[in-house]
Amino acid sequence: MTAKSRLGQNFLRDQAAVQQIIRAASPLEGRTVVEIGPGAGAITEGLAASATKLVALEFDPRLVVELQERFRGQIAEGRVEVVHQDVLEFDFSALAQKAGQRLVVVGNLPYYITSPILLHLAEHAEALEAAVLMVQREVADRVTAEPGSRDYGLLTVTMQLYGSTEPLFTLPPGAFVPPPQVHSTVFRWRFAPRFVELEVDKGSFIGFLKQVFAQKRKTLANNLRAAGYATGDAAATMERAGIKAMARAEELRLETLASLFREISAESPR
Ligand SMILES: C[S@@+](CC[C@H](N)C(=O)[O-])C[C@H]1O[C@@H](n2cnc3c(N)ncnc32)[C@H](O)[C@@H]1O
Repeated sequence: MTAKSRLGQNFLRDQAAVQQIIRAASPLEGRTVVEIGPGAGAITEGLAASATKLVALEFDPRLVVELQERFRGQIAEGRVEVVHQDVLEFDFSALAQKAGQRLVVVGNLPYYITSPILLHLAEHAEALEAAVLMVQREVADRVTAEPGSRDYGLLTVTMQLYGSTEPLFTLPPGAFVPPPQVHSTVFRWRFAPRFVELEVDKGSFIGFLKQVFAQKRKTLANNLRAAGYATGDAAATMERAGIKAMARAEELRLETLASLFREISAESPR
């Protein structure tokens, strides 16, 4: 079967990796699982065997027909559902409500829409328990980066706002057919949105993070001024949040950025 590269079709052929992904998402008994992009079914088979209910979301109609044929028995029993849909349109919250539980998400993602998928999952974070996702290595490095490292930035803190992330393992291009041009990394995201604990309003704080990470080379104080925050004494505000005057946003933990945001909001509520 020819793979459609415009749909990010790189099929996993490494059986050991398939087992590792399923273990990383386990235990699946009693759970409703959503697979993003089941493709030719490499991971689907194992998920269907372990999960109580599997919803497989595939955008390519040709693959949907094949999957429906292959899982006909389990579909008839109501244990598997193959849905022809764009994952970005899928309402995870509605499914979680119907299932009466938070969902487990698994996927070897189509890389051309990795960021939109991560943001879509973040929007439905309250409906999700955990996700085990394969992405290109560079994206996983950014998602799981530590403050002060080259890869730490807006993506890292945005993901952390919705829970914790950990890298699991990396695969070379040869683990896929056809091989992609990049290495791939599987990471786990355990969802636990932190807005209440950090005492920040979701929309305003995300807007603030976009502004402070806007220009990588600028200091935090300069990014704050450019964005119209901390119009008074930015250095004093930063000091109250425990931040050095010349600091850059890329050096600061999410908790510190939240405390700066609270200081700024108390000074000049927007
Ligand atoms: C990297 S492949 C993974 C296939 C399979 N899970 C595997 O590991 O071999 C990505 C899959 O996502 C599907 N896909 C692409 N865009 C999609 C979208 N917007 N919504 C759902 N699935 C999509 C592709 O057709 C493809 O089957």
